[in-house]
Amino acid sequence: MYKILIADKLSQKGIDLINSTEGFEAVVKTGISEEELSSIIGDYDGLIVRSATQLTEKVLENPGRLKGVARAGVGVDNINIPEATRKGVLVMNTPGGNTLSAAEHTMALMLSLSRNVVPACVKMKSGGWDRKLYVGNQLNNKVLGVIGLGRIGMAVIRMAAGFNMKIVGYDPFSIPTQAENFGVEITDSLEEIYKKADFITMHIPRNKNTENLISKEQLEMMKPTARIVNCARGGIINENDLYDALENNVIAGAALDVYNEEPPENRRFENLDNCLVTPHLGASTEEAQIGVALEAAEVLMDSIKGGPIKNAINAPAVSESAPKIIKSYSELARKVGRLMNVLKAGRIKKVVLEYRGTIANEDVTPLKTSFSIGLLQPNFDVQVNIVNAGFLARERGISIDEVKNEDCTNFSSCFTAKVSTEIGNYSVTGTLFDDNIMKIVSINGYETEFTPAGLIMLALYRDRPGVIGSIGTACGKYDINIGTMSVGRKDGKAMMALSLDQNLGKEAQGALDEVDSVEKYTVCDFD
Ligand SMILES: NC(=O)c1ccc[n+]([C@@H]2O[C@H](COP(=O)([O-])OP(=O)(O)OC[C@H]3O[C@@H](n4cnc5c(N)ncnc54)[C@H](O)[C@@H]3O)[C@@H](O)[C@H]2O)c1
Ligand SMILES: O=C(O)CC[C@@H](O)C(=O)O
Repeated sequence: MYKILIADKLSQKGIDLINSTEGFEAVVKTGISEEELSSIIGDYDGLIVRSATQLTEKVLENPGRLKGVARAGVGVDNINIPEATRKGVLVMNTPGGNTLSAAEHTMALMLSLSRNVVPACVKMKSGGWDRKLYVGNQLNNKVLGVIGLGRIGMAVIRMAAGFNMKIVGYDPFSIPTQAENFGVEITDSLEEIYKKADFITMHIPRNKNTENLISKEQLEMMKPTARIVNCARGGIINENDLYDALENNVIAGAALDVYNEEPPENRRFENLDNCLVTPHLGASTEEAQIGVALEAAEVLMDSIKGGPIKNAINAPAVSESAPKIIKSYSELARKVGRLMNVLKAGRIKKVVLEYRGTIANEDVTPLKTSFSIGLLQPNFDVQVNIVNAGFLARERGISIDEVKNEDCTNFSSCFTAKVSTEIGNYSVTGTLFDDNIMKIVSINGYETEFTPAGLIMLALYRDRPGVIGSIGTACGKYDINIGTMSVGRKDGKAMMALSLDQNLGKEAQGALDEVDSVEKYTVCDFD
């Protein structure tokens, strides 16, 4: 008998499905401590969680017979994915099941905010009757800024279009055709959204790139009448800065469904008249909970029985039996994808991958997957892997062509990615020295030579005396230690690649901004 532990509140329909499936038994134990969970987890073949249970390194320390974890929902930020992968525990989620509920909750918050529904109700229930105090605003004709045009973002757009809102959308991987059908103006500038929008809503994962995406500086760009809704994840808006902005009427209002810490220990937002709070209710509808519970039960039982694996988050990209050269180039392709993610500007239209030299004779399928993982992963909170990489790229309108050529002038093999966006063309070439040392040897036609590891700063500048020294001085002044340096030159310009021991802080960036002749610089974190 396979035993499945249900560690968070799950719709009875999902539990019944497990118990009515031959060979499976569901055991419900909600609200248990980290200690208890880590001591019993190894007795179960599968586990279903929502967002409350934290699958920490400690919980996953001794997984025993645990084969898979299903997250009844989208975000997997409560699961230590690298640890689960390390321990061979498959993690799956149920994307899509709660999309409409999260979008409807976003609309509910937006409407409640603009029409003062909650304070007016509280006032009336306490015996009051004030019609002047609660005059609101229509959504009609207002500008709605949508950050993140994935499943929920697009569902919000469909609903907001019905309210005749003017929508401005931002997403580095958006699907322009769908968005255009709803009259969405696509922008590449978040600043434009902050300055223009009457309402701002975000539907993006919380990760290294999106934490504190909206802080004091961005809040101060917004209209004093702007209202902001966060139904995605706490921490995408800096809570301290938002609190100050609301208290000082820098913006008109906010509605929060998600928090840095849940439940929040500091309950300060509840005391602000211009802030509406709900306790992470985006997915809390009967319909969504039934949908995600059934899907979680199905994908988990299928995987335990050895059936098809669906919605896998951490399946490996390259099989153990792949040739060594493919395993090594696969890792390089992921790093090239990572670098391309920070290098390119604008939405990607086309990708061409070139395999030259000996690797052209091999099955290079894993390289395409690995490149896609490197390119896409920074923008997703689900793990991009062999199962979903191609699908996610296609869903975002990214076509990937491949070219094989046995000729390779300077190396035995090399891998090149060429990316076209609506703004420009970008290329990165990497190779392996001695078949195992990864090197990036060319960026946008500039020769380079660096290992894609740790923090690498790339600076493009007009090639004239003193610039290298000025960049070094700017870094040194703010204690940024430089490890290695390479410089490539072309057409009166130069590209410098520096490995850094620490990331650039605001002050170091300010100093670099002052260096005359530097046209652009960017830092890529390869770890
Ligand atoms: N409040 C709730 O109860 C609730 C319910 C469901 C989902 N969520 C959260 O909502 C978020 C979105 O869910 P989804 O199903 O739409 O996911 P999705 O993967 O379909 O869409 C996410 C989109 O964000 C985009 N993106 C990533 N980084 C970005 C950035 N820096 N700037 C702009 N766009 C960026 C991606 O390209 C993608 O299109 C998830 O993080 C999830 O955790 C919350
Ligand atoms: O489980 C929930 O209720 C929240 C789920 C939601 O935040 C998600 O990411 O799917």
